[in-house]
Amino acid sequence: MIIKPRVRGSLALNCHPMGCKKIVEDQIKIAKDSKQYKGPKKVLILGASSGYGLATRISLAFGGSKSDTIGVSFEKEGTEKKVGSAGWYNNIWFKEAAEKEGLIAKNFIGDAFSHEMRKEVLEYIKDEFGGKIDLLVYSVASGVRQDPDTGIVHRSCIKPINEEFGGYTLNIQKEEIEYMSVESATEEEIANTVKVMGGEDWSHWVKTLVDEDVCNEGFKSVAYSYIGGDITRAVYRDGTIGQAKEHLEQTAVELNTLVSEKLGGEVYTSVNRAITTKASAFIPCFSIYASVLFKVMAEQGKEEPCMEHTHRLLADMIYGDSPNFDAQGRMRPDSWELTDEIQEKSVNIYNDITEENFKELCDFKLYKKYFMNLNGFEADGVDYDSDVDLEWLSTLRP
Ligand SMILES: NC(=O)c1ccc[n+]([C@@H]2O[C@H](COP(=O)([O-])OP(=O)(O)OC[C@H]3O[C@@H](n4cnc5c(N)ncnc54)[C@H](O)[C@@H]3O)[C@@H](O)[C@H]2O)c1
Repeated sequence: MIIKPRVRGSLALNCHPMGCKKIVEDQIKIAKDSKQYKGPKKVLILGASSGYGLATRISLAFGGSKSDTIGVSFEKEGTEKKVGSAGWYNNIWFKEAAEKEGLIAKNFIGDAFSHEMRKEVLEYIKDEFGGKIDLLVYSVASGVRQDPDTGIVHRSCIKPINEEFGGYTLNIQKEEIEYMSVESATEEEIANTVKVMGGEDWSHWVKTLVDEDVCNEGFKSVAYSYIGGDITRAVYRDGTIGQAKEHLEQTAVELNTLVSEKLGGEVYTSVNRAITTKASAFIPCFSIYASVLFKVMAEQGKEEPCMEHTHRLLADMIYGDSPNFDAQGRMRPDSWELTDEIQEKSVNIYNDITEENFKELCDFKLYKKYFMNLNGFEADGVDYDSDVDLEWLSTLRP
């Protein structure tokens, strides 16, 4: 089967399994060629199949630590007739590369929010993973969560609070920008978003792991957060998702008390930079902001894609000697994004953007490349005119 990209608006409808392989290999090469660091030996990553979670897993396995990893993700299986999701194949290719180097790379595909998944992972850690872990990374991004105790399904939304918000968003398919306005969220929508993307599930995981005595002394847990600047403030940090991130950050403070007392370890959030991912493509105006940011940061010699950013976070900060904590105890690798100079330049460009000039003013080409790369397209050196053998691919397991 020849696979060509299918995109609707800013939603990718398919992926290229062999392109995904090349992207994973490229990211592994970046980790190997970057500064090597001594990190944890046994790691659990929730949300491990794409974006920040995958970059974290690659950096830990191939960036010097040689970590054994367990990855949990929610992905669509590829069959001999149907292409699966990009994360499905990313899991397969990561595992193949890690096992070649003698590392354990166990994948669990399913709902990280469920008690069943926690139980399965726990049993695996106890029975087959050496009994204890050193690090839990929480990188789940989801629009929906079923509360494992009540069974109620909560849906998150990305809306401003107490105000309306309007701004341009990229339409990748049409290569156009579209003006979107979003109304203020209701109290219920805010509560649901906190329920999905706040710290409750992370807390369940950390408490269960500590209670079940599967964490080594000095155990760490890190969850990813975002703040951003003025352009996205109303719809992101001051909006529903910002409330969820504040809950996540507050949860870190509580969990840190528990983990430092019991294990001499630490728990915190890391506020990462804006990147193109499956999740962030849906945030109104985020894609325009990101493509302005790519241009401004490149001009300053500071453009840092997801893999490089995550590797710096781990090698220099979490396991390095230059941690950059703010007054609230959050790790701040996003400081490069948030300098006054970068933000002022970004705002000036953003304010001048029109439907006619956006391709000149922001780096649309780079945004689109990152977007296509997420699904294995536009990867360097991949022949997109050759047949993809779905039957063979369906015999490979993540
Ligand atoms: N993208 C950005 O610009 C950005 C910036 C800063 C922080 N972050 C944060 O980083 C974290 C990861 O986001 P991302 O952008 O890398 O997202 P992503 O869409 O690339 O990855 C999300 C991951 O979550 C997994 N997942 C979703 N629902 C799941 C479920 N029910 N059970 C198990 N796994 C599930 C997916 O399989 C995938 O592995 C989020 O907390 C996000 O807010 C993102």
